[in-house]
Amino acid sequence: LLDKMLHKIINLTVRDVRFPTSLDQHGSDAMHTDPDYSAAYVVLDTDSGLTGFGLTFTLGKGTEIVVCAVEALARLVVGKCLQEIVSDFRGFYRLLTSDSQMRWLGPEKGVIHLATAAVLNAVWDLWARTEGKEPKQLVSCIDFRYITDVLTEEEALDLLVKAQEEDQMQKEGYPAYTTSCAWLGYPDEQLKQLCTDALKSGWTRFKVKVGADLEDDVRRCRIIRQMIGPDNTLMIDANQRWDVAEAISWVSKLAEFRPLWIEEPTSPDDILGHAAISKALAPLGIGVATGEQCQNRVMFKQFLQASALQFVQIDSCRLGSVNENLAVLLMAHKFNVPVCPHAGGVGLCELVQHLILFDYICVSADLRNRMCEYVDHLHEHFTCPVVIQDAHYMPPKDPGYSCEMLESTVQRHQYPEGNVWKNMKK
Ligand SMILES: C[C@H](O)[C@@H](O)[C@@H](O)[C@H](O)C(=O)O
Ligand SMILES: [Mg+2]
Repeated sequence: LLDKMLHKIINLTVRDVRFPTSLDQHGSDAMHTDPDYSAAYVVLDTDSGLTGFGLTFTLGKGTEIVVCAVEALARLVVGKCLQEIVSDFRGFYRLLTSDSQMRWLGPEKGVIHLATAAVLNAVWDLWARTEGKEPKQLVSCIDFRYITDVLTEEEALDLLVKAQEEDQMQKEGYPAYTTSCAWLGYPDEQLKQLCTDALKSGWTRFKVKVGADLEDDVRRCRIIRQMIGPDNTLMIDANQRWDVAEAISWVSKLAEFRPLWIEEPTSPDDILGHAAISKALAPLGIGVATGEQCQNRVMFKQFLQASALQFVQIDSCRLGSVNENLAVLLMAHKFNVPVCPHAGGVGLCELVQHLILFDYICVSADLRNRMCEYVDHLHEHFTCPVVIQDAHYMPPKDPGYSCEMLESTVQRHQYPEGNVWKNMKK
């Protein structure tokens, strides 16, 4: 086994892969009106022939900057053996996040952190392709720096038990909700059609984009609530559109549609603002959800300490890969706040399904108020796409972190030379 684990990383390639989703308004919200779902796509080659695949999710033009950042990190990875990395994964995480010249760009936030996620996701993929891991080993991957005031390594080990048998997940899967019916740029007719289809396929939880125009929001929420009936679940997502007071008054006007949560009501950095919104909306039975642009575990720590969110939305590509997401899962558990991961984008469902299954099996053992986002775009481009059955994520069967793309897809979608882009004025 040790031999197998040596796998020296001899090459890192990163490619700018973009999908023209904005043409059909897929993924559109109150702030991102023309999103082209994209990825900085990383491949790690080893001398043993084993390959690791990782990515981070971005939008369109932003991808080229992330690609540069990944290239800058490559020298810290190439030449290392997998064994060397995972035997001190905490140290390797720090090497990437604390490089004395590059940390000035973050630290642990923004483009450099997205790039870190892409690289580490590929390392996790490589590792997952070689063997199973023990919970204890996983805790040794977490960098506890800056969070020991709420969570120590010893405590983490206590929390991390094998809480649940995997059988239930194998049979029923992990509950999901869909965001695909109600992107902001979809006309009402499309929204109705997609909602009808989703109901037929067994979906019971729906997220609607809001925040650009109150009248539109009222109309769209009314349509959806009428279609899904009183017992199904509705969530709304403003993607950071409002100031604090505006968020409270706007959402109060949508309260009649009984949303479970308002997501990203204001700046993702405004912890006290989210606390104020949480407090104001609690009497209406509406929680606050955020996390897809929460920069790191330290911010999540403070969100939790300040009771500023009622749903933790981890993101497989915004945080520093599995290492940092584990820290957040454990802190959320300690504060008794449910985790409902952000997914969608391109590859995010494929990645985050692993984290939420882990959360259920090893940390929370609880499904109340918990569900994982699902978005029905671009799965066909992956070699092991997610499997959804009756609105549940079915556990992935293939070894690895599930974000290997078809090579033909990468070639066609590579920006700017791929066929998809060559003839498009963008
Ligand atoms: C630009 C993207 O589609 C976002 O709108 C999306 O991630 C969204 O916030 C979500 O919660 O799925
Ligand atoms: Mg969102």
